[in-house]
Amino acid sequence: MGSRVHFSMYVSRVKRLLKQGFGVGVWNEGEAVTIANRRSGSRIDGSQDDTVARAWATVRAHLRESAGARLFDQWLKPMALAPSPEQGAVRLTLPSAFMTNWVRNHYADRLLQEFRAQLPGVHSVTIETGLAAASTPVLTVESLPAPAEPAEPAAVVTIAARPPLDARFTFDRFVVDASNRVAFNAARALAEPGVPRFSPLFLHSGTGQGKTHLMHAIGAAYLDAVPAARVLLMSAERFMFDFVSALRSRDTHSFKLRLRSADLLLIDDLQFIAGKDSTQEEFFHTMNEVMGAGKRLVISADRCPQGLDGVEARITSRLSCGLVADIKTPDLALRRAVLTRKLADMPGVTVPAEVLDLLAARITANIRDLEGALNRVVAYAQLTESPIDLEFAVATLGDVLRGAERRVTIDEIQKAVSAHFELKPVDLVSARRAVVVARPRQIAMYLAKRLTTRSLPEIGRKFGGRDHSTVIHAVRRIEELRDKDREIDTAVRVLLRELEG
Ligand SMILES: Nc1ncnc2c1ncn2[C@@H]1O[C@H](COP(=O)(O)OP(=O)(O)OP(=O)(O)O)[C@@H](O)[C@H]1O
Repeated sequence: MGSRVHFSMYVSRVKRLLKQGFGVGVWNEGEAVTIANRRSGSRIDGSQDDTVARAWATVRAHLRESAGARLFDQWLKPMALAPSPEQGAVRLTLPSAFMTNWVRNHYADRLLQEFRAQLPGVHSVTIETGLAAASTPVLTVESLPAPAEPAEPAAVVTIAARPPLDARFTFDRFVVDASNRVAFNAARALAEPGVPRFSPLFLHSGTGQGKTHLMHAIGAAYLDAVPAARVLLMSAERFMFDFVSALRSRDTHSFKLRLRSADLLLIDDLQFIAGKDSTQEEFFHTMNEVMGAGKRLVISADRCPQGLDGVEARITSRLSCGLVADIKTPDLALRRAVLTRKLADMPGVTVPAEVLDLLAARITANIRDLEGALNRVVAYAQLTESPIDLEFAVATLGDVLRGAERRVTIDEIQKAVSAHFELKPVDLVSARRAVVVARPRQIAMYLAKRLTTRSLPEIGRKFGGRDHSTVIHAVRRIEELRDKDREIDTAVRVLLRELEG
């Protein structure tokens, strides 16, 4: 959606807000509107402490780079830095509760890490809904390391990773069909009290297909059944971050204790530890201790254990010993059913069936994108106080629907790039390092990041099992070279034109 359209959608709402005493600021790109309450003395831009504002600019740039344009534009770009009464406490606001929830669920940890990388004094990042901050529950992600375990662990729920279990991600909110039934049943079984029938449970699927949802649901159901249980849920990225922090502060003891004393340990997105040797070593011992003590372990990843390139064989073989369940790409009926289910949790919101049919038919890649599209339509309708109909949905989602129509694949990119540089497609996935091959390979990775929604590890895998850091390096290198080297810039432009059609 173009910036003028985006802006005009807000104009009448903004005028009303001005009358009510709100101030209006414009992003530095001039594309989106941010609003803050002038009466309460809060202005978003201009009055920010310069250091925090500069850090925020860098954090945004990193998010834009790693999330990709579509995801960034949809969810992260509308986020604004808000004034904070306390030093080291960063406050971010979003224009709707749906967006706030989404960003909390997917980016809370990441935002804290990014801010701390810029400003080590940052101890918390709070994500709120900007227009209704007072009435919206606030989630604060606290900095680490976590407080030391009490000598006599109390019989209370310990959730090491924040944010806490997402109340929306329960078994009854998970729509089941043939594509995910085994994973769902296995998750339910593992959440039952008593001796676990199997462990570990390894869930795998492409992105946005419900692994994290099931993990939260397992945690919540197990706690319902065994309220005194120690449940730990964290991403593998967080595992690494905590472990490295513990090493730095020479306090690995608390870390090990916290992890290894879990009754139910859930580690999300294990692929992240690929190639991280010391983290893998620690993970291996954690896994052995938890399983050796007959406790429950649940792991998720974007591929099956054997496919986890860069993860040690001793880990992948132990992971294969339990129950391995995959979730397949959702079909039309499941996509439609999920929309109905999501809508049931939005009281007072009416979306005509034909709009739901359109979304389910057109947004096919995964459920996260589908849910994102629904949230976007609903949020925009609320902001502009418009009824939702087919026309409104198409106008709001124009870019998403167009993107869904024509999705460039990594194979197409590899074919186009190899033809352009007179190479064989196989050269791009080979280990050859000669610059005549390495540079086109970097260009192809750059194009894959720009033109597809694939994650960095997925792209790395498609290029001969390379690490995601190699993809980041390639993207940065080509961005630099496009500024300095006309030949490379021209090649990229030609390829972009050819691939985007
Ligand atoms: N079968 C389902 N029923 C209801 N909601 C679902 C289902 N599958 C996925 N979702 C929803 O889709 C969104 C994305 O799911 P989730 O975050 O669990 O994906 P994921 O597989 O963990 O993705 P990633 O690999 O990127 O971490 C969540 O909001 C989740 O509730």
